[in-house]
Parts: sequence; structure tokens; C-alpha cells
Amino acid sequence: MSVVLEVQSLSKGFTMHHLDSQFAAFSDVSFDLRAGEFLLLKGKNGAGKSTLLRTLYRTYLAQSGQALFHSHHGVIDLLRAADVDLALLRRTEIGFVTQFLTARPRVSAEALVAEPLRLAGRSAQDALDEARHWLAAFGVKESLWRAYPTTFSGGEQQKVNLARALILPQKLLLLDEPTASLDVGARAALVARLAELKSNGTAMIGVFHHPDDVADLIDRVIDLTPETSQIEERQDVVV
Ligand SMILES: Nc1ncnc2c1ncn2[C@@H]1O[C@H](COP(=O)(O)OP(=O)(O)OP(=O)(O)O)[C@@H](O)[C@H]1O
Repeated sequence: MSVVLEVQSLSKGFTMHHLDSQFAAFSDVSFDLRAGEFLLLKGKNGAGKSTLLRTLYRTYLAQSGQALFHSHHGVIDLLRAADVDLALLRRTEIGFVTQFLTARPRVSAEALVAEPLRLAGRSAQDALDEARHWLAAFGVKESLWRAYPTTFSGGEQQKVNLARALILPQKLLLLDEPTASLDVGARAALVARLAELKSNGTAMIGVFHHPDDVADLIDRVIDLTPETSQIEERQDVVV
């Protein structure tokens, strides 16, 4: 399978201005990721798992290293790409999946879920039909599809968020604890969707509080806990 991402010597630290001090969130992380591979990030609380995902998505700026993404337009260093290029990649090739929905006033659940397909050029009716399919798959009851998610429960918002985040296949998915607080049915739907995307070539980097949820998908594990930082191949991995 073709290479999707090459991460070399990636480091990220934070400055605590009020304490006049600096500390490393993670240091010197390197790995390659191929199409259809699933990399699990593990480590103790505060080991830097979410920070690594945010650094790759450029929500946080890296301190050093490079992250070469093999996009449809050529190889691009995610750490140094122009904002406009990054915005395009985020819309078309790189997804970031969390448990939190950014609901918008007066935008219905089904419109929110259909939006990525519409932006990708699908007809309004097609996009809406598929959005409804995914809302049903994640267990959002039909009476809520045309309602505004701003008033939904936390779990309902999370399901809408997953439907929206996973409706359009991406080349790379960054998953930050997407199963947290999901009910059993929605967790099964999520794992099934991830398996389908993976078998169609989506590469994934994930942080899971309960990695057993995705045990069958994991190809490799990186432990970010300082001193034990290492890459393990799947077969004999205990997550
Ligand atoms: N914006 C920030 N400013 C300062 N420190 C931060 C910031 N974001 C994260 N940190 C710190 O970086 C370290 C790594 O945080 P991170 O959230 O990546 O850990 P994690 O491995 O995902 O932890 P957990 O398992 O608890 O979710 C923590 O010590 C955290 O306090």
C-alpha cells in the first residue's frame, strides 16, 4: 500500500508563561503510515496523545520535525503548509474526529451531516439521503433529523458529529477518543464504519480510552509515555 504520511523527529513543547517555564509534550516521534493502516497512540494521561493529533492537524504548531503528507496534489509538509493549502486538505483529505460537535444555530442535524458531501459536489438530495442513512446508522432518532443539534443531549450531539465526520471518505483520519460516552449501538456503528473506511484505504491515527473497541483494526501502536516511547507491530501487542 502507498505511503500516506511520513512523520520525522516530531517534537512539541509548551511554554507556561505564568510560570516562566517550558516542557515537552512529546519528543522526537517518527513513523510512517500507509493507506489502510491504523496506528494507535497510547500512553499515560498527559503523555501527549491528543497534542500529537492536534500538531498533525496544525491546531498546534510543532517545535521541530516534519510531517510529509502524500496528498492528491503532491507531497506537502503539514507543519509548514500555507494556511490556504491546509484548509483545503482539511476539507478534502484529512479528517479530525472528536467526541464534540460544533453545532451551528439554525442548522438542522441532517443539513450539518450532509454538508461535507455538498461541498464535495454531490447534489442536495443525494447528500441529504446519505446523511439520513448515517444518522440512522449511528442511532439518532428520526424525529431529531430536522431539529437543531444545539439542544441535543451530549450523546446525540456526538452521534451527529460522527455521522458528519465520517460521511465522506478521507485519505487520513485523526481520531481523538471518538467512542467516549457513546452507547453500545453507536460504538458498534462507529467501529463498523472505521473498518469499512480502512478497507477502502483510509489511514488512521487514533487515541482511544478503551482500545479494545478497535482491537481488530489496530496495525501498530506507539506508546508516548516518556522513557517507554516505542513502536510495536500488531501481532503480539497488548493494548
Ligand atoms: N494548550 C496547551 N497549553 C499548555 N499545555 C498543554 C496544552 N495542551 C496540552 N498541554 C499539556 O501537554 C501535555 C499533554 O497533553 P495531552 O492532552 O496531549 O495528553 P494526553 O496524552 O492526550 O492525555 P489524556 O490521556 O489525559 O487525554 C499535558 O501535560 C497537558 O497539560
